[in-house]
Amino acid sequence: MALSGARRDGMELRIHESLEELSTDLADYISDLSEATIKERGTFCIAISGGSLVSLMRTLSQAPYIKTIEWAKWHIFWVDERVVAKNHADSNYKLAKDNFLSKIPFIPSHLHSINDSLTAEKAANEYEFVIRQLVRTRVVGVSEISDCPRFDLILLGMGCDGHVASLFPNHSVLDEENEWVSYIIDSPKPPPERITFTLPVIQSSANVAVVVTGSNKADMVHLAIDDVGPECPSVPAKMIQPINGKLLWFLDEPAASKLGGATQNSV
Ligand SMILES: O=C(O)[C@H](O)[C@@H](O)[C@H](O)[C@H](O)COP(=O)(O)O
Repeated sequence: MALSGARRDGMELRIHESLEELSTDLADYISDLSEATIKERGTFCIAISGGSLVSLMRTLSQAPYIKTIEWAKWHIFWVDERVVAKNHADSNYKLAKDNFLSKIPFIPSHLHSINDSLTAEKAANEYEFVIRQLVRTRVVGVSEISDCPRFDLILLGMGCDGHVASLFPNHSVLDEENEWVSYIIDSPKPPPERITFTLPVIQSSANVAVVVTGSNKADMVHLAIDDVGPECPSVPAKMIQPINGKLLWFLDEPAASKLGGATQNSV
């Protein structure tokens, strides 16, 4: 049984008893959003992070989703990527392929991953160029407020330190306001070299879903979601507030165990 309720303006929480229940609800959410977006725009542009989120997306490669989703209309991007070869164990591209993408009938040219033969800086620049081209050809939407790409869905995980994508606490990349894709060479979470969507791009998304599980994240979930006053440390996950979009948190009960305040409704 899931609990759900609005906590901050426009933010919804979905708290689940089990990873299986969360994974199914996440698949239903993505499937429904895909159907509605394709009906409206003709394509569905989704950007995924790495980490444990990806194993929770396996359900999409199973019935009924494998048959009901219009995969040919999907364009898949990476919110962040490690600057390693695509067949390297640390690659988010490899993680997604191994977990679900290899089982999905998408159009190969609709998979937009980094050029793994470049340096972090060049890979970020080229990835941004690819996205700019897809905005120009209207495959990817554009935010009328920020002029940033407006992805239909950005899926984030969150680290124990509150990082999302490769936006780590107190890192200067959090202040990037002009580039759509930036890079870091000093990631506190290995490997050190990564490219990442910048905060303005994430904030411009039509929908952002943050998927967090495990009791080791409970303290940071509390800091990210609850109002904890001005003494709150730098928590990138707390900065995620889509400027004209929806924010949804998928949590299991251990990750939600330190949330304050009442959680309304049960579905
Ligand atoms: O490339 C990465 O490392 C991810 O994009 C990163 O942002 C991840 O989503 C979080 O670190 C949570 O990872 P876990 O859910 O595995 O803790």
